[in-house]
Amino acid sequence: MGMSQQVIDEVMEIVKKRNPNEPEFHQAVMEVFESLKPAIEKHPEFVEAGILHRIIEPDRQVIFRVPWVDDQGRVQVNRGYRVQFNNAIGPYKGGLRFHPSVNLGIMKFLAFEQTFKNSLTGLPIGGGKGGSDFDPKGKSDGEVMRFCQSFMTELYRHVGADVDVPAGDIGVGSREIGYMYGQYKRITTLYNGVFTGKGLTYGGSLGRKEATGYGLLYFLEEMLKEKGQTIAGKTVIVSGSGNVAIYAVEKAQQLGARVVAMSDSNGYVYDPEGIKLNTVKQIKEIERKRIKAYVEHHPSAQYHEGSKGIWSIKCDIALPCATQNEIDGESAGKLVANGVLAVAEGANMPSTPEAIKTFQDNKVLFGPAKAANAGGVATSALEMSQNSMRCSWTFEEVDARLKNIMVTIYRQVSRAAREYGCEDDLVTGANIAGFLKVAEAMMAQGIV
Ligand SMILES: NC(=O)C1=CN([C@@H]2O[C@H](COP(=O)(O)OP(=O)(O)OC[C@H]3O[C@@H](n4cnc5c(N)ncnc54)[C@H](OP(=O)(O)O)[C@@H]3O)[C@@H](O)[C@H]2O)C=CC1
Ligand SMILES: O=C(O)CCC(=O)C(=O)O
Repeated sequence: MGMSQQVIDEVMEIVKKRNPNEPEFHQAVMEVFESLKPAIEKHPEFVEAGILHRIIEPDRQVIFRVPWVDDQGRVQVNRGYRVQFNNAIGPYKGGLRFHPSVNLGIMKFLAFEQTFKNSLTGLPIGGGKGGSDFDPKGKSDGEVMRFCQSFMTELYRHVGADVDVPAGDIGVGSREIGYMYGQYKRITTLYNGVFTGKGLTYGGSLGRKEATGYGLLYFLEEMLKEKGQTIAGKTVIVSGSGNVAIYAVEKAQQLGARVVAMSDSNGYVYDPEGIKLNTVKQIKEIERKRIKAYVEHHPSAQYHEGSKGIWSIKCDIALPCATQNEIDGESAGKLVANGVLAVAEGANMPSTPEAIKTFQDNKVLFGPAKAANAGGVATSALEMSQNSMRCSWTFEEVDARLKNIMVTIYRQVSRAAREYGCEDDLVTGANIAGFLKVAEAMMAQGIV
């Protein structure tokens, strides 16, 4: 057994022993470490300096009680988290997720992934993630506000514009960020860039709302270009109907694709004539209803219960933009059997290891999340820059920078894949390129 495999096995054993019952965290670490073999062989100094043992242990994990009072006057208690994983290359940066499925393992997998994603952006941001098992669905604005204020009353002491800068993720959009920012300001008296994804009237950046979805399409465009293909004329399916999904559909349509399906956690809509995005925006961004309501506006479309069925629809391009492990081996097999050409991940870790293997074995072009969805956090870093400079760029300026960042990430990842002997394997390329920068920064800063 090679030296690199031995270290990987040792580190994975530690990860499993020290973090029991956290399968998503194990999965995320395993995927990165499996890719790192050639990089470790080339850099034995990283092993000697304990980089691999240090990089799997978060700098800090904060867990706290979040009490709040609902509209009936009853006391509710949720659990809040912030995992500050690694700040070798900049202040911790990453979203907050409010969803009933949130637990420490999910926070850790997301914060671990974020560390390497943020490294790929080329911008000075470290990795963190947080959230709560609070479910904003069905709650009144008043309840969401009281929850956010309580959450921030603890979180404020752990974050800061140069320390840790949260943003949105599942269940956290502009409404939640507004309430949290307001409470942070009230407690600290500071008016600074402690959050990104802020509203445009109080320091937000034009283009941040669109950035993850648009960035995904810019990355996909580069992936296809390399193979002499374009997005125009392709049939696309997009899972989810939240922030990432909506703006992925918008850019796909602008680039001439026909998007025929979207979903939420209850089911999916299939509209063979092409999804009417204004209807989806109205249902999801304004009315906060289920995707099922789409067929009330467009009777030619069909609604099907169960979100997984979306992967049975024939398409050229699949963009998972909902949540982790939403494409399993079986769903990947269906996409392949239907002739899918490319898959690019808008969500974090949406494909299981079996699904990734199925895509790779069948030569499907595959854009891994760390690289393909990095446009959101990259634009958050642009928001931080604008806040520091006390200025605001135009939408066109931000969008042009985003596009440039996504093209650069694609080139960096595909070059790393080539250099380390895995041509076209963007999973390996992204993991190695993301890791090397963090590892080098850790080496330079000593044993900390
Ligand atoms: N926002 C951002 O900038 C970035 C987000 N991401 C990732 O993209 C994904 C989507 O995030 P975002 O669009 O911001 O979140 P939103 O809350 O705006 O939307 C999430 C969408 O995914 C669906 N969904 C959530 N959980 C599940 C589940 N367990 N099963 C099926 N569907 C589910 C939701 O359906 P329902 O309404 O029924 O819950 C909703 O349609 C996440 O993986 C996130 O980590 C990655 C990079 C940046
Ligand atoms: O914009 C950010 O800081 C975080 C975005 C995010 O949550 C992600 O990249 O997964």
